[in-house]
Amino acid sequence: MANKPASKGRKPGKSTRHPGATDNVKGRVGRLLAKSDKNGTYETLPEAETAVLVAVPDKRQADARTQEYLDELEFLAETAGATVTKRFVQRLDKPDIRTFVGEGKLAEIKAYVEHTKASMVIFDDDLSPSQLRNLEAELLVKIVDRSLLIIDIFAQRAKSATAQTQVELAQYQYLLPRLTGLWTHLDKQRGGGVAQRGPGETEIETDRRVVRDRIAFLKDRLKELDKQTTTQRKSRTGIVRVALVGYTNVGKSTIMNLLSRADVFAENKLFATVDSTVRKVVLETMPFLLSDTVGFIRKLPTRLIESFKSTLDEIREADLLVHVVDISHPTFEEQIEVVNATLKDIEAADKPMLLVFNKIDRYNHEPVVSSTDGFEEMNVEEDAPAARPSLEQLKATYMAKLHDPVIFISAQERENIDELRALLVRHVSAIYQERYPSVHPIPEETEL
Ligand SMILES: Nc1nc2c(ncn2[C@@H]2O[C@H](COP(=O)(O)OP(=O)(O)OP(=O)(O)O)[C@@H](O)[C@H]2O)c(=O)[nH]1
Ligand SMILES: [Mg+2]
Repeated sequence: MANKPASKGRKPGKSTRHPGATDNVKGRVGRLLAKSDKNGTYETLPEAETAVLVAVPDKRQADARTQEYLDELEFLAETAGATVTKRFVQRLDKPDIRTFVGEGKLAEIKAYVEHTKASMVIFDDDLSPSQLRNLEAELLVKIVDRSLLIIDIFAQRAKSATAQTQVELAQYQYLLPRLTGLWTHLDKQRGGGVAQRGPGETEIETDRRVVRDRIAFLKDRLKELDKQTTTQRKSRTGIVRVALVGYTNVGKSTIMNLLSRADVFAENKLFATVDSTVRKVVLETMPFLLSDTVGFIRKLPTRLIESFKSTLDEIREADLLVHVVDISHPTFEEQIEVVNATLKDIEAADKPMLLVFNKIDRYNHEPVVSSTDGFEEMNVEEDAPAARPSLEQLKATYMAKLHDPVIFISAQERENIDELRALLVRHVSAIYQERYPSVHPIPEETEL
């Protein structure tokens, strides 16, 4: 199955002048794009691999924060199919230009990898092509950086033609600047001397051209697919469009299923949803379109955002955003910021937005007395186990005051869902009223 073109069944574009040449490129860098699954997309990580994580935080970052970031990286690694056996942290003002970590840390990682036969080392940041090459030559196992890991998960999850094409585009864009580096390394493995020129510049150039051609072909294909969806969207004009947005794994798909009785795949893994789903929802006789979209994450690779343009159009074209937050997550406030920054990046930050704090069933507030956490009035006894605040208490917090309109729910326990529906009805009806003043009067009780 290895090295099968991802474009299975597709007509070759004008760019494929060298039949099989793309496969050839992928074959040479098989380590990066290891195998093709039945959907034709490439997976980097086969099942049951063991991985070592490496983070290089700057000296100011708190330990707890570093561990939270590594928890997320471990979650990503598990989602991709790897089991994490060890975490390495090195505090540096600036990562080492040659090997990302310093010499001593590298030796430590190498000893561990050799001893435990770990199959890959995953870095929480992106590596430059030369860092990737040097690390690979030094550690002799697969080196995966954050971008590659995320692209890989997307590759496993993408189902629709659009999402698959978008992923393949991201894969090739990742590959392009890394071709030379990998070649040099592969030369050495073949026994070629360092001074030897290896397979030759011409061949590298040919491979680069093949990859560039493929990128152009995929972009064309995406334009084609986009035209089809634009036609579909035209038939939807007039109806209000609402998009669920948020960090990955916060419960967007669960809410989608609740509101629309759709059967959208929701699970406790990162990026369960890569394709966007649109459903017509009717609440109190008011129809609107609700779309479930791909989740965001910190350090989301820019090229992935670029290639997922058409999926993100669903958000860009929405009339109202429902920003879902997992309030039980230790870094939920940072997640809100990441989502807001990503919305800004994709030019969707100015839209009306409702903030939905989900998973209140799991929110156990640690009774820390502080003037900024908004819970000082809760009067929790010292040493008492973390208590779950009531809805009233949640509504009185700074989070509620800071983000208006806001609502606290548990999609899983179906808590406060009626209030969520009512809030949606109020906001959607206001949009209709603005659009068609004579047709949809706003109900009297609406305060907008
Ligand atoms: N405890 C609790 N778990 C929830 C709640 N809502 C959703 N979940 C769980 O959280 C996990 C993620 O839910 P999804 O609906 O897949 O989240 P998502 O935002 O669509 O995630 P991605 O598609 O990966 O971005 C699943 O295991 C859900 O069962 C909730 O209110 N409380
Ligand atoms: Mg989802």
